[in-house]
Amino acid sequence: MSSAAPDPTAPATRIGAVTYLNTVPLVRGLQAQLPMAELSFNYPSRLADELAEGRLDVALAPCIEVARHPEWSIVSTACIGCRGPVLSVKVLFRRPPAEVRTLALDEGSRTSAVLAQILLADRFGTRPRLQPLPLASSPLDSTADAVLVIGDRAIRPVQGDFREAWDLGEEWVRETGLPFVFAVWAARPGIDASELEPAFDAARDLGLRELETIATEQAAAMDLPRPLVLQYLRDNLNFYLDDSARRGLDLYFRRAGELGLISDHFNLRFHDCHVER
Ligand SMILES: C=C(O[C@@H]1C=C(C(=O)O)C=C[C@H]1O)C(=O)O
Repeated sequence: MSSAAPDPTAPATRIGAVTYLNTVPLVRGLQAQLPMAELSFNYPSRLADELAEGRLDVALAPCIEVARHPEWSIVSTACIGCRGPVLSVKVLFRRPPAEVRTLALDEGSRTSAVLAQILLADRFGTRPRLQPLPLASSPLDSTADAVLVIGDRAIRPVQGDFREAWDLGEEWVRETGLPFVFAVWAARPGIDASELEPAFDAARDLGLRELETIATEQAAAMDLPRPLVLQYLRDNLNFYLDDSARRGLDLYFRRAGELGLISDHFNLRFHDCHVER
């Protein structure tokens, strides 16, 4: 780790974070940790595109995109994941899951878009035709047999003609016995991660100590019941990329590779270690 003072003439590190409630504990203390950084917020899919296009240096990127960009490195043990029901990633079904022929995918998502396809392929051997669900569209606007929704809008109950819903965190953990990871802090090549890793980890630890306050603030801002917000942040989400979460990620990448949704010779790259398969 470098102990040199920050160079005030160096260009600011451009950091992109997810614009959902689930990210608040990871970023609440981040600017204080990295005063020189430029922090912006966007939907997960757009963060991946911005990182790929060089408009960001580091992003809380959908983990499937890390597999599609082997030049990126994971630069923190902070992540957005779960060890059971996640509450904010759902597939809503108009037809029985075994009969789904068309699947609409929330345009904010990349990781869950692949997870939904993995679960349908594993259980029923089906590969539905994919359609976009634009960010501004409600699941009710789509006529697909099943609709994936993620993020804040997935937390609220959806009305309409849906007969069944899957919580994809719950379904993954039930099927595999492993945690799931939706997003990780990823950096483009050439970024010095030595100051970033302790900053992202420390911001996460600070955020988790302040969950009660975050729940009060966010419940009011989002007009959601405070107990629901607190339960979501404290019990549904998991913010640690530990060994079991990495095993979950590994299995997810393997299944995505088998379905041809990523290249199947992919090594997860951490800035200070390599996990070889
Ligand atoms: C748990 C969630 O994880 C999100 C899901 C992502 C995806 O599907 O690509 C990416 C980032 C995460 O913010 C959620 O947004 O509800």
